[in-house]
Amino acid sequence: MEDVILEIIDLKKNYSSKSVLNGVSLQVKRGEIIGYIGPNGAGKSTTVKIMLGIEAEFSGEVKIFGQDISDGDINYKRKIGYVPEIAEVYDNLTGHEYLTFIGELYGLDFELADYKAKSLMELFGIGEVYYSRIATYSKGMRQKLLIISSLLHNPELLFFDEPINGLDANSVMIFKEIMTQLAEQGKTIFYSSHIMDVVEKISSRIILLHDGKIAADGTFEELKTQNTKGSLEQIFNQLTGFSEHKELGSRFVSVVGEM
Ligand SMILES: Nc1ncnc2c1ncn2[C@@H]1O[C@H](COP(=O)(O)OP(=O)(O)OP(=O)(O)O)[C@@H](O)[C@H]1O
Repeated sequence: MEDVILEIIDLKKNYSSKSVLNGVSLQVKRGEIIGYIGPNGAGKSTTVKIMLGIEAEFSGEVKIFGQDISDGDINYKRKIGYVPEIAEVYDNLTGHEYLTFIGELYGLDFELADYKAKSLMELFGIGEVYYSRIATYSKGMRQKLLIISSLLHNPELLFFDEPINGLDANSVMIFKEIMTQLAEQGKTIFYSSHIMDVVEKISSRIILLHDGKIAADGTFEELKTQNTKGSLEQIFNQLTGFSEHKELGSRFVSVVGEM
């Protein structure tokens, strides 16, 4: 039987009078890579924060590993890895200090955390800055550090919010391979991004959020047959009812030119 790792039933969320999520329901099974997409402000990060227990106020039901996350038991978080869209890291620490600290928080002993952190940094091409302060890292190096810190404890379920922001083309290829192989091992990945060609290639299933509701849910092939054939970018434009990019672009440039 396929395991349901994640289940959301009729999720609703308001920020004061503004409705952000308006009845979202979905089920995710073990080993799926979900590409979670939608326009800016659609509520993608909000959904992820609710599932992680960072946003507590909502209505509806959220179950992770079969457990209702509102029941007060936060142990489910031990089996989750998370790369946030915007992350605070301790800039004054070295990569070595930061990653061993995170590893120990997740219950790894120091030697294992140190060995895994150093090996993963070397494999991701940033081994030479393991003992340097994070403040001296480039944007891509910081992003790789975040990806590594989300994986140190070998989690069952991963939430990646724009994880490849700042990664060079070679590193993106490594990251795609990592995602594919983790999913083949039975890890479940919830992946939110605006980089449509990567979402198109990597996701086993794509969920599009629009106006606080799920506007599409299926494999890329299924979305292509349900819509005008084309790239995921074109399907995204179609499903969100957007076709004014030329007009908006020229109006924007015209205002820039006003003096
Ligand atoms: N703490 C908050 N207080 C008030 N409104 C918020 C808060 N966080 C998010 N919002 C609002 O909720 C809506 C959804 O935001 P969210 O960050 O979930 O969108 P998103 O789909 O992740 O967008 P993006 O693609 O731009 O990252 C937005 O209108 C945003 O302004």
